[in-house]
Amino acid sequence: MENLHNKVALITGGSRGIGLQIAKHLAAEGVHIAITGRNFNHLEDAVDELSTFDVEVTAIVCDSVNKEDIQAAVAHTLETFERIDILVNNAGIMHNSSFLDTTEEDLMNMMAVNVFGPFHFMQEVLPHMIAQKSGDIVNMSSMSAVNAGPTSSAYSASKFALSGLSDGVMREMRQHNIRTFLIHPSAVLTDLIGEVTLDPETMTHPEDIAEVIISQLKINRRTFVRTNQIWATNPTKL
Ligand SMILES: NC(=O)C1=CN([C@@H]2O[C@H](COP(=O)(O)OP(=O)(O)OC[C@H]3O[C@@H](n4cnc5c(N)ncnc54)[C@H](O)[C@@H]3O)[C@@H](O)[C@H]2O)C=CC1
Ligand SMILES: CC(=O)C(C)=O
Repeated sequence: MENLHNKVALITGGSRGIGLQIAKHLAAEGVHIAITGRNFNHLEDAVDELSTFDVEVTAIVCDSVNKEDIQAAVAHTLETFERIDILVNNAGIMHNSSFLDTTEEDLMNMMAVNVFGPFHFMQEVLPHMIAQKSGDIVNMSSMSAVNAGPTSSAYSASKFALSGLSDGVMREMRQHNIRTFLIHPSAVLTDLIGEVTLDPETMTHPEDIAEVIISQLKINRRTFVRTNQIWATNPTKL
């Protein structure tokens, strides 16, 4: 099994939802944490929560649509910890609308955060992982990258694109001892999905996604789970 203790993780969109749970679960394993997000106060609250673990924590204000922000976030993480072992491309947005009501701007916004963000983060981080001959990339896609639904064409397009990007990176990078994990959750109980009509207890919670990711990262590094699909037991419309 892989020991995560003393590794360094950079988690995008780490101040709430699935990203915060991944950060907390990694911190519980002894992983030093850098989180990014757009809102300084939200990041500060997350740092307070993460500081209860016996690890170092840093937070960086970084808009995933801004390449310079991303370069600065990666540079800050490397200055602070001198390495990045795990990059979690988690930050994402979803806008639901019927196809004919979806504007070019809606599609561009989702492509900017959900595809170009991970693209730039991986371009910044991978040279360091190649040099250190080790690394793990976790790309947070979605079941919407497997089956599009009505009102999710643009979001699905962005997640299909992320899945393709991730799969290509995986094929190039595994020769460098870099594992690329492509995660496909179905609906998870976070702010992203808006109003919930199901019994919350029957839905997947952010900590469930974090547990799956941590268990995958702990597999002996000669092996990795290329992609997964994480479903709730309770049937949903998704
Ligand atoms: N909640 C769900 O049902 C599912 C979520 N996902 C994916 O999981 C990831 C996390 O989503 P949730 O935790 O559910 O949502 P959330 O809305 O609770 O959290 C999203 C995070 O991304 C950050 N973010 C958004 N735009 C950003 C930007 N421009 N720059 C920097 N950070 C930005 C937010 O600040 C927040 O921290 C997303 O990529 C989402 O597409 C995938 C499948 C299901
Ligand atoms: C929000 C999302 O990505 C779903 C429901 O697959």
